[in-house]
Amino acid sequence: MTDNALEPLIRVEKLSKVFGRQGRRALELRRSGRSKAEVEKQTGSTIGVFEASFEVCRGEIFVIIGLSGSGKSTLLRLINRLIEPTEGEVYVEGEPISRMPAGRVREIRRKKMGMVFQHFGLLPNRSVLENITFGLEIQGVCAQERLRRGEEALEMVGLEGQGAKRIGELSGGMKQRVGLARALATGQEILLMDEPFSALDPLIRRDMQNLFLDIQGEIRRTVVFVTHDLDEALRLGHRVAIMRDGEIVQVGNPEEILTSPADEYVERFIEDVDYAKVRSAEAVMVDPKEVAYEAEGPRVVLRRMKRAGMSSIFVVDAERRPVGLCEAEEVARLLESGERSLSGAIDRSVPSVRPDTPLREVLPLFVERKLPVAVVGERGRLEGIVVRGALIAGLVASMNAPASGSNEVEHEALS
Ligand SMILES: Nc1ncnc2c1ncn2[C@@H]1O[C@H](COP(=O)(O)OP(=O)(O)OP(=O)(O)O)[C@@H](O)[C@H]1O
Repeated sequence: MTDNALEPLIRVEKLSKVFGRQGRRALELRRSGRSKAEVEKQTGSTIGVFEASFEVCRGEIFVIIGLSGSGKSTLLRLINRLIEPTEGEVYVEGEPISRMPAGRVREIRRKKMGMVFQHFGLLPNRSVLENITFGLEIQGVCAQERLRRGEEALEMVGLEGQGAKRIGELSGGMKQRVGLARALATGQEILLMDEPFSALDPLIRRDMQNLFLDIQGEIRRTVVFVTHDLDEALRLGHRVAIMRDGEIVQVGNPEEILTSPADEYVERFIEDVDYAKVRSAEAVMVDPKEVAYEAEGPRVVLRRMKRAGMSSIFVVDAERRPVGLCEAEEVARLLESGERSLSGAIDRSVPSVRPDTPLREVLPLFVERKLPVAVVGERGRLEGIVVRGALIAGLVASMNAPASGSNEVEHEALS
């Protein structure tokens, strides 16, 4: 990993935005402990965002969630300076955006930081392909290259061969696909997405979320995603920031939000997650694609992992009882040093649970260690594993499922 990859791509520092004339005074009053409503009464100015600080890493999906009026859209627009801050700073790759000349900001918006809206802002008189390549046209990309990239993006969103259609001929879901394709074709590293799927009906919305996760798995853009829907936030977000009255009240990954809500407000936010409906580890466990046997050597194990595209593997004994977990890097290290036993690469601290362990107890195991959890059944044998993505998908399903609860759990690896 290079130093570059470790550096956050976006850094937001004590960012505040007040709408109205008395910006500074409003912020002072807020800092002295007045509520947003009191400040508004006294100054006639509205605090949109108050002292927001966070970082977004490369390849991350960072979700901002909150009720209507909590400041999500304002925060998003401060990031690409569609809105000027009252105080604070946004750094993009270390460069402070509020001190950039306007030309440089426009260039960044065009080339580095795209924005996707709820209605995608498609041009009704242009064809699908023309819409998709519109951003490239603005960037001055030549026609041949535009066509190539446009068709590639169409294929990614499952609309191959439909480039000649007019926007007016498309259904709502298809329009969203075109909007997504346009954002992808433009090749911007950062996508700012403002409630892109909110206008869709629930089934199409879920399809779009899945499509988005699939595509993101392949091309790894850095995404800041605004939603007011907890289900969507937990499904999509590597990390989630919860906003209230312009302030960020908690930032954490979905497990942290669900296991340690920062305050009563967040608790109320997540109370729809009904653990009882998904019941137990068994409901969300998946088959480990492959296992390694303790007695096997590093060469065999590494080859198996490479073939299956795995970065870690569960190690079991001859009776198929879990012994621990090996990382591919560790196994490779052993191999290089001429070790013939796998033993030195096994992390033996991996937790295991019984199939009937309630999910409420499984969830905290993910908070500190990001490793999968072994599910052991009869005589301690490995029956399955719980991976983070399946666990969160299971919990999200529990928010919408009828009480009888189906085990319909998507196993897409969010982790
Ligand atoms: N242009 C504006 N002028 C005055 N006040 C504004 C303006 N834009 C936003 N606000 C206020 O700033 C606060 C945050 O609004 P914002 O639109 O960012 O919230 P939001 O969480 O995105 O809401 P929604 O989910 O309804 O879009 C609200 O109190 C809003 O009324």
